[in-house]
Amino acid sequence: MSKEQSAMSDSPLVIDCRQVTRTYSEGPEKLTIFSDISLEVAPGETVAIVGSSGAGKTTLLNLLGGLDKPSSGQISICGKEIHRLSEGGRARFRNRHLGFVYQFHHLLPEFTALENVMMPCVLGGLPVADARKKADVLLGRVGLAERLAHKPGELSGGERQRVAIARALVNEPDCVLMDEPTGNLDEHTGEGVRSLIESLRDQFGIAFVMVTHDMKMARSLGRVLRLEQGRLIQEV
Ligand SMILES: Nc1ncnc2c1ncn2[C@@H]1O[C@H](COP(=O)(O)OP(=O)(O)OP(=O)(O)O)[C@@H](O)[C@H]1O
Repeated sequence: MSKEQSAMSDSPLVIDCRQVTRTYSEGPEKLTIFSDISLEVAPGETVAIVGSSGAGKTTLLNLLGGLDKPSSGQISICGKEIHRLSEGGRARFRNRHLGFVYQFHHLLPEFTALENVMMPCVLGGLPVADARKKADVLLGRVGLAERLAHKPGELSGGERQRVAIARALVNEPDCVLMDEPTGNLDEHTGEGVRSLIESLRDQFGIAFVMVTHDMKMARSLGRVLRLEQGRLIQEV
């Protein structure tokens, strides 16, 4: 059995996080960011993680995306223990199952909006013509049909954010992880992003986990969890 197969479980959850602890060593001291956190996210569910600065929200998101490893505990994404995969296996897994949207976009500046969105498909082995078609459709969906040939430097902040969302969705992920998706946006553009998330969730059953300070968006989309003093607490 391969390493990737042995990491499989038959959980129907998109995210199944059990008793996860993350500590950092600070010389002889151990700094515990959070301990024994558990989180379950079903397909098509939207979960917002809120909490004060330094509470560990980005750390948690990085663990869920396989960008960091837990100090202890188990994290299964789509039935796979992502941190047990090899580095190459994790990269392939992320490309196929996860989409990422960060506040600062991480778009490639020398490529057009269309090329940025095509990239994950091309890296995943899709023929360029098919990748172009998918990217074209998605950019239309996020209202950027007239901006396909613009490079990130020629787009507004809200437009760049929408390109990043289209890029996160192009491989039809099971789950999109978002760090402050509306952080840099004005209220109107932020509302556009919120309704886009809602329609994609309802139409394609994509799960979204987002770190946000935007309580209005968090509450309107679904479950809100607060990370506080190393614990993850459901908001009522
Ligand atoms: N590599 C590291 N080594 C030691 N401590 C770290 C490391 N990375 C992050 N931390 C600490 O972990 C804590 C949580 O950081 P994190 O970025 O997850 O917080 P956050 O809740 O996302 O904060 P913000 O809302 O300000 O972005 C912080 O106190 C930070 O200093």
